[in-house]
Amino acid sequence: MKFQKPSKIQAISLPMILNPPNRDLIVQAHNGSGKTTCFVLGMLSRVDPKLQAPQALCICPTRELAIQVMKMKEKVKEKCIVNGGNCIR
Ligand SMILES: Nc1ncnc2c1ncn2[C@@H]1O[C@H](COP(=O)(O)OP(=O)(O)OP(=O)(O)O)[C@@H](O)[C@H]1O
Repeated sequence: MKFQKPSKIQAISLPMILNPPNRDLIVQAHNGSGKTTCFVLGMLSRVDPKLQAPQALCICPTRELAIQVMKMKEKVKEKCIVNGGNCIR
């Protein structure tokens, strides 16, 4: 993925997403600012690869967005030592 540094929204939200106390979070930022990367990282960071069962649910308002999130999940997963999620049709 060759990211040099986090985007502004990632720098602000990732510490809250990845660290306890893991509270609910609403994030708003411009298109393409890195929001999907943030919540995909958050989801994958909490997946137990040994547990072969659904552990995260991402609800998207359109099929296109669901596909976009799925692609990002695959990209991020390649760089993480986790085995997260399958696409639910
Ligand atoms: N820190 C970063 N450095 C460089 N590129 C990044 C970084 N974070 C994300 N990207 C890239 O920027 C693009 C947009 O990222 P992402 O899909 O996470 O943004 P988004 O805010 O969710 O977009 P949208 O609002 O369109 O859904 C992707 O190609 C992603 O790989």
